[in-house]
Amino acid sequence: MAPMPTEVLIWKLQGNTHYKDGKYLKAIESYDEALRRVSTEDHALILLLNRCQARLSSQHYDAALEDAMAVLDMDKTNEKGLFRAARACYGLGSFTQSRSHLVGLVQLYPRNKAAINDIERCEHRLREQAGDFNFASVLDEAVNKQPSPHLDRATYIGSIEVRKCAIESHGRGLFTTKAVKAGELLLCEKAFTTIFASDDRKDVTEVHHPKNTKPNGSKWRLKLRGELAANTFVKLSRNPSVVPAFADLYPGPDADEKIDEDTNLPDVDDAFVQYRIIYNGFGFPSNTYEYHWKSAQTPDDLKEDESGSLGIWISASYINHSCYPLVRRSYIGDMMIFRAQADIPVDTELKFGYISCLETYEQRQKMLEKWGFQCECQVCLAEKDHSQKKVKKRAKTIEKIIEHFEKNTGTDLGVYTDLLNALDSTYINPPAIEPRKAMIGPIINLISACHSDGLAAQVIELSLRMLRGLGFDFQVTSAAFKITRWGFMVDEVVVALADMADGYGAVNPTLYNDVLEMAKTAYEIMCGERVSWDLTYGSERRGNLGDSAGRVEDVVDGVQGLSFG
Ligand SMILES: C[S@@+](CC[C@H](N)C(=O)[O-])C[C@H]1O[C@@H](n2cnc3c(N)ncnc32)[C@H](O)[C@@H]1O
Repeated sequence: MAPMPTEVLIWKLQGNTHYKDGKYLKAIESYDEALRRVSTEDHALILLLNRCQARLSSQHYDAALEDAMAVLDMDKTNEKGLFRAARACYGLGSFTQSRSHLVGLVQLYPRNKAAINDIERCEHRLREQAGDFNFASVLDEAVNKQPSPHLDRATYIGSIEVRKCAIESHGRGLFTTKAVKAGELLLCEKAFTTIFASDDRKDVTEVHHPKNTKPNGSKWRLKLRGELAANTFVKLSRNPSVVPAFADLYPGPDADEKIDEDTNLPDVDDAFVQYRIIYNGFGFPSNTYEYHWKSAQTPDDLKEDESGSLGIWISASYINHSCYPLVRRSYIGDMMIFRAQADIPVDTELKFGYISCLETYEQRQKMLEKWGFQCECQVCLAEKDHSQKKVKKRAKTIEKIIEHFEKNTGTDLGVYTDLLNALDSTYINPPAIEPRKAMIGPIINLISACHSDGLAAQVIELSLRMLRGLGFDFQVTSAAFKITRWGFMVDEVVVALADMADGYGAVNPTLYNDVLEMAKTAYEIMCGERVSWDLTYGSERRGNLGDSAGRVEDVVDGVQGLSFG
């Protein structure tokens, strides 16, 4: 090969130095200059490979793929060209293409260990794309990558698709493409972009609604939004091939975007990104199973908003809201998981709670204002019609229950049964339409107290009562236990089922396994996976029946010391 002309060589060496210093964008600029001056194919190939590597390192996957393909056009067996083409495809989530470049490479260069390893990595991703996740390893990866768990995983899209909703103002929604069972995995999606609460806070401008300069959220959240917007902007400008998917997200009613005639897309500017983040950004906790455990042990008024991180998930963004959700979302690192929280027929619109569905009707509507709609789900329609008298009576009954807790007068379950009946009478519709949300806190506390005191029959009775109040139906015989209808899901349902399994373990061991299986399914719905069950519901943490040691430290003050004779 002829020597490189000096001017080209200087730019190339400068590029190499920038690359070694981690200044990938500067390296790319230097290789651009060198390539502009190059006159032979041999030299161009070397420079393209170098620029491809710098583009890979700076996550310019589209451009890296162009470089790698240009190399392969000149030399289709080029080892580095094949490898870098594979890496660029991987970065773009095209695992089949990535694997195909690697398989070609290994046929030519069987000793290329990195390529052999990458084939295995691609095969893992392809299995994940088909819904086969090893959740134990996903959890491990999330722990190992703290505090910013960007996971090396693929997206699985289950039996769901985006369709137009029957009511035009609802826009598009997610619908089932076949009947699904409670607990079924519907989506396990890798984030498009995220910003973790634990990430170093940069000096970024807060993001307000582009047409409204007044802040409409906490300063912390606005700053997070600003950082998410910056990350998203970088990703979009580096990889034009991902712009259409992001552009398709709902931009809100105020975005008036001009469509570029060539690309058929709006310009990727600040407002383009910010509008979509405002309407499609998800706040999320760093670890759902830990959050679940804490949440299930905490009374409603003390529950904290743990959604300290913020992210964009493209497929998940098409889901609409309901205060009686059919889908539960959970998170492991930057993966969002959707599971069915009931048996759902085909062609049903799936919805979940954008906000806490445990808030009052008025609070929920207020919280939904930022998305520009009022919820008209079955619970909202029922609660909207509630007479103030009934709501007042409910509040008074809850006060009485708390009073009983505080006075530690809970020696007789009968008092509570009367109070729970009084609470029940403040609802108009059957529980399947109007779940008895106000009962969750009091009953779970009673269940906990009975569990600590080893009162198996009472644990079972109270758990069944809570589940019935939330709209669940069961088939219980002396030989089998089955949930025939899943109701309104909250973290406390898992606790009730787990405690109920312990109760049956003591009085009718035949049912123990059935109820435990239901508890684990409920856990999977709430946490996304069941491999962490022992960490949260193992006896060390939760305590055995009749053993007050386990969760006492986590349980509300009012329950401590309660005992039933
Ligand atoms: C994240 S997007 C959901 C997907 C959106 N429907 C679409 O077509 O892309 C949020 C927006 O969907 C609409 N939406 C969601 N849930 C709704 C509901 N229950 N009733 C009416 N509109 C709803 C609102 O316009 C809301 O701002």
